[in-house]
Amino acid sequence: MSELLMSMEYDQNGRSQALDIALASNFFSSVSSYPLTSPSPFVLSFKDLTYSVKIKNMFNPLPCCGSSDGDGMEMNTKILLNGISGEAKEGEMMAVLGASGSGKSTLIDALANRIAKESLHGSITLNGEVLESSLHKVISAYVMQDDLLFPMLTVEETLMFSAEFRLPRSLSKKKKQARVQALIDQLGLRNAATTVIGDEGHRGVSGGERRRVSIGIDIIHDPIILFLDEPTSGLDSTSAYMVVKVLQRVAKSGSIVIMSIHQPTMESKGNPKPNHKKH
Ligand SMILES: Nc1ncnc2c1ncn2[C@@H]1O[C@H](COP(=O)(O)OP(=O)(O)OP(=O)(O)O)[C@@H](O)[C@H]1O
Repeated sequence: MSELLMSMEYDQNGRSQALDIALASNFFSSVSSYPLTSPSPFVLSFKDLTYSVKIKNMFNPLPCCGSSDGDGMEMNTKILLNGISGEAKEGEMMAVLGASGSGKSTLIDALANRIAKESLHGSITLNGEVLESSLHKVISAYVMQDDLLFPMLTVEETLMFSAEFRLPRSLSKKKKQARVQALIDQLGLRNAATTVIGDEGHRGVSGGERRRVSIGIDIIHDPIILFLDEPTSGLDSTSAYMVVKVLQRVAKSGSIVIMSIHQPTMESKGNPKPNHKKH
């Protein structure tokens, strides 16, 4: 599904803040050979990614690729990724587009190191070096579709909670608070900073604001690579647009942003909603 990949480039606007934090806090001491001092931009490359799973086929075993599990049940191989290659650069947003079931989430999971290595074939490199799991955890972040947030905390408190967990212990509280305040502005959440997250029983932030808080939690350490699985799903077009603007800002600030998009829309200032024929 390489034809599904779409890349949008934005001006590069300086280096990841978290890289400075990470370097200052010796996050990378265990991977000293890693080329983090190499010149910008960071480039994530993936080549010939192939991933398949074994599925039980009780009714219609395929003679071509069948085998048997321990119980004698016929097993077939289902190919989810078939030789996918691509490249994403610092300062860019890469959107993976495709129909439901085409493998968008599987590709994002593969790139985000969320698939067992033994079943994934091909190579994933950052600036030409194989991306090891230990480094992956430090330099990347993954924003899930479901927002798991504490309903009684405010936006500010939620991000501060994440800062306490994700930023180095050696970083002073003042610096963590400064990072949270900068992030609130980056996420366009200034007006909602002191609003509680809320839930079904308590009114809180809007759906779009909630999604931006979820993104904020995962980018508090300013990751070099940010993965998002359908960050705009379930949002109205204005909220979805604001989420994409935030991600654009994240990319511009020196990250690689890779996301899956389920329902891309042509709507924007330059592309008005098309007129549909009335039946
Ligand atoms: N562990 C698995 N075993 C068997 N099939 C799987 C497994 N994981 C995913 N699939 C199948 O692989 C295909 C791709 O799934 P994936 O979730 O990547 O699609 P998607 O493009 O993200 O879909 P959606 O837009 O609906 O979320 C689907 O047909 C799914 O049912």
